[in-house]
Amino acid sequence: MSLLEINNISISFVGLKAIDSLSFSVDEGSTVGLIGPNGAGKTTVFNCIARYFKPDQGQILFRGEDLLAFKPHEVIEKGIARTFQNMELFRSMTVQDNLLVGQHSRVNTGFFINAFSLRKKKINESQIKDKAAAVMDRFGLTPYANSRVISLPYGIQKKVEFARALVSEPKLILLDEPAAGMNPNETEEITELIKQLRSVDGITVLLVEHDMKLVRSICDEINVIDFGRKIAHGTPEEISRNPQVIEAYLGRQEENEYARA
Ligand SMILES: Nc1ncnc2c1ncn2[C@@H]1O[C@H](COP(=O)(O)OP(=O)(O)OP(=O)(O)O)[C@@H](O)[C@H]1O
Repeated sequence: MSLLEINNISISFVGLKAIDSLSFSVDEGSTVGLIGPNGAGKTTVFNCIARYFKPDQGQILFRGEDLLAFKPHEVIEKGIARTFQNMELFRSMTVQDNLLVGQHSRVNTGFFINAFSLRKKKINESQIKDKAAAVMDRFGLTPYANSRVISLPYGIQKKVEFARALVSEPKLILLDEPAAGMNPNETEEITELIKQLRSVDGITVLLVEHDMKLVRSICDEINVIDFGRKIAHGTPEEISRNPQVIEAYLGRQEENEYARA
């Protein structure tokens, strides 16, 4: 059984079929790419997994459980974290507070937790703070812990978003264009961090990214979608030689990026 299984999902927006009968799976411990030209439906797939959207048809299984039965915050509790294409940070809050916010569903306080605390693994506020401190240290963010996010360079802000996802100790992380807007040095750094998610943390990664060099260097396998449909699946080598993939990118904005990589 795969960690994540997308089975035949479709979703339409006012007549536009954004995802069309899409299926693919992500094995535990792997790094899987989801690529395709602009508007292909990649972020929509992430929004379906995170339960921001409900597909019109199909099934999404995470560790065999039907994700569509859950609410967005329950999906996070199940062990799925994500980063966003346009960074969704609390920009007027400090780095540390950004890492702590959103972790409250995991903190054992309140009536239900008291009622079930004997059976539930107790995660307390100070453990979350310790975890945030360790992640900040690892990402070189400790000097910025009390800085407001808005005052920091873009590359650092991207790392904060990445770090926030990690504090929730996910089993699966959905990365939406982590290298977008980064310079080559920052891209190299982020590539290394993504590699460590597997090697150090044992986290499974589903990656949407236009930087084909990055995708090819870290993905075990790649799914290619175009107009919401899967057009190819294979290893990075297989995908780079696939005529349908090359055709899908021809004349599109990404063509040069694709050919250069
Ligand atoms: N909430 C929405 N309402 C209406 N249309 C939407 C919505 N979300 C996405 N779409 C449309 O669905 C299609 C797929 O969009 P999506 O953002 O998933 O593509 P993408 O592959 O992530 O693109 P990009 O690489 O440019 O980020 C597009 O035509 C987009 O305009």
